[in-house]
Amino acid sequence: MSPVVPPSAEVAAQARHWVDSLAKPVGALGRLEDVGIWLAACQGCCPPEPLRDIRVVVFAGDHGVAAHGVSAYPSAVTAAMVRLFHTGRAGVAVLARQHGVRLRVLDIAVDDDLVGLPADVGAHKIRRSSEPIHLSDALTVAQVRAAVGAGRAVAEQECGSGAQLLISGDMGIGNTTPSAALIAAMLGLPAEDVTGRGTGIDGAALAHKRDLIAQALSRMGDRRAAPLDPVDLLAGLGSADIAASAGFMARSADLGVPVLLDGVVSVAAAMVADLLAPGAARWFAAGHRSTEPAQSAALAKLGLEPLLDLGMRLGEGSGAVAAVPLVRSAVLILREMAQLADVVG
Ligand SMILES: O=C(O)c1ccc[n+]([C@@H]2O[C@H](COP(=O)([O-])O)[C@@H](O)[C@H]2O)c1
Ligand SMILES: Cc1cc2nc[nH]c2cc1C
Repeated sequence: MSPVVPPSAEVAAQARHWVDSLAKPVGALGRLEDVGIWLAACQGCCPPEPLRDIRVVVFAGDHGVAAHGVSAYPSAVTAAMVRLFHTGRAGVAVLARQHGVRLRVLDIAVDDDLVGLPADVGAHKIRRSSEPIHLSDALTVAQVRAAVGAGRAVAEQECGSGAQLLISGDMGIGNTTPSAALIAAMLGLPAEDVTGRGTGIDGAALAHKRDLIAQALSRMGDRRAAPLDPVDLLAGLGSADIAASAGFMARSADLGVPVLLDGVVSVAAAMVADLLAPGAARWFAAGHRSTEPAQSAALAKLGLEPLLDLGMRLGEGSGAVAAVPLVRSAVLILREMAQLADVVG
């Protein structure tokens, strides 16, 4: 993909000037000011339009590495949760309903046929479980291209039908392992710096997970040296669902629709998206800080400060959806606050 046109620097400067002239001390609304300015620049107008249409797309998939003791839960939970999303009783479904966010769930690589769910759920399925990354490549290059293409097509559907802000959610037992491995490869970090507890492992399981990530990284050899090839990284260390999410975010940025990032899986995919489409990250903001160390490392690299820090580690897009009221507030501050000059003359 070609480089992405950044959000408007001219509108960002105009919005900064506007925010500084509101009825408050300069800077007093902290990061809400930054988010409002970013959205104005993304929309190309100040003040920005209210966010009436926000959507979360959950990319679900299973991971071969989950059978090797890296998670506190079995892979069967992935399919069960995809079904639960459709009952409206999964965590992200509750939050999305509360905040007026549309939820769509896609089976990209779940180890189950998920019969009985709407056809759209399986319309972009690439395969079942991606391969265990410490033993072999997760995907073939053809599968990576198909998954990235699927994510791009989903972004085109969402952006083309009026989405103003998108969130990429995830569901997949084991997926914090490939996410951490991808971030380690992209940041040049050792396994110990990126390995987290995921669904809640500790002690020996945590050390084992770190060892498998180290094994995956060493198996990649020179393939994780600069210049990084995003397709090869996804093939070696990723998964079909993360590849689809990366394609989704890269294409959203390309189409000028901002993306609010969630936890470690979403942030790993965002970093890959920025390699697929250089400059895409300018269209991303961080919804929350998760408990995964790889997510914090990647956010620091991207220069993003998250809106929320609630110790959340659910995934599903839930942390980003929880931050939606703040993003909407940031827009309304730019739209509705008085000018200081009108108050004090
Ligand atoms: O978003 C995060 O940072 C996050 C942190 C820990 C766990 N998760 C969720 O838990 C699952 C992966 O955890 P694990 O331990 O199976 O790798 C997957 O479904 C993620 O959505 C998500
Ligand atoms: C129950 C459950 C729900 C989840 N949602 C995202 N990851 C999850 C992992 C588990 C185990």
